[in-house]
Amino acid sequence: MAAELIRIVSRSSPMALAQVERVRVELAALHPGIRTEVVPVTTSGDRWMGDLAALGGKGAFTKEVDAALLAGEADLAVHCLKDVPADRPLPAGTVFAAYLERDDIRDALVHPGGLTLDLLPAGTRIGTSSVRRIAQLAASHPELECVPIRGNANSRLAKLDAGEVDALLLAVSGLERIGQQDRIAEVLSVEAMCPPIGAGILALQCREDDTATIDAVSGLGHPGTWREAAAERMFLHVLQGHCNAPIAGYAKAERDGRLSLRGRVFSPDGKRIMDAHEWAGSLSPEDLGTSCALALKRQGAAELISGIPH
Ligand SMILES: NCc1[nH]cc(CCC(=O)O)c1CC(=O)O
Repeated sequence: MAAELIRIVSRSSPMALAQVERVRVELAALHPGIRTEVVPVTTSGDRWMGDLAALGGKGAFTKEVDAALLAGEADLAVHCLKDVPADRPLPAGTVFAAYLERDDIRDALVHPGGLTLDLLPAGTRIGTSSVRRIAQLAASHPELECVPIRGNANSRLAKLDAGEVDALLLAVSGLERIGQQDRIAEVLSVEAMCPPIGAGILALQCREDDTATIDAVSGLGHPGTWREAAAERMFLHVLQGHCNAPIAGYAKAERDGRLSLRGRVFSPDGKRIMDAHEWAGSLSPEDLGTSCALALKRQGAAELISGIPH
């Protein structure tokens, strides 16, 4: 039976709701006959303002969303792929039916004075709890001070405005989704700040037996993004990173079909950097991800990652 109504479960942050809105708009264009409804949930990651590792780290933003889907309270979940753990399979009974066309993968500096990273005075307090951003900033700008900050992007911007920190590092795509791209002082190149696995990708998750919803949303998928996501997620899966492991990387599907993957692992203080960059050639995206992860393991990445407390 074809879908008539698709109930979309969403966290209630402005970014999550904007993501759902994009899905509704794209779905309405593809299937004008299908109605959509939003089912809001709050996740433990949204409620808890402390260290994410204390929550068991990964999955803090996805657990309650998965539960609503599996319980049949909703038919579709929209996830930021970068928040979905890759070291374990998706929750049993669920599948990714599509990845939307990827947004900007870069991080941005938000600084009220409009300064760029290189011009920030020593001791400037950068609000970020991301081990990936902290390690890379320690390597490139040791004179800056990272201070922990949590909460959704809007609440972080409010904390910046309240003077709790001097600047923020946030994803360009996230700032665009909440309409705050005007606050960007500098877009950081992927060389300056290697993005997280899955950056800028929205994944559409369904129950695996719900062929009506899967059929309805699979047309929203973007083939190049699918290949990039497959390579990146396998890379992360083989590395088996934990939530305190500074891991970064991104795949790029060129217009001519060629696929490349850059992967990096850092020590938390940024003093050690392992780097791999490979082209897929005849390899599948998944095998490219595995190959890059193995290249980093040969450089000692497994020992580095397991040596970081978690
Ligand atoms: N960790 C929260 C989160 N999850 C996804 C994004 C940004 C959007 C994306 O990369 O899909 C953000 C905010 C941020 O890191 O600035």
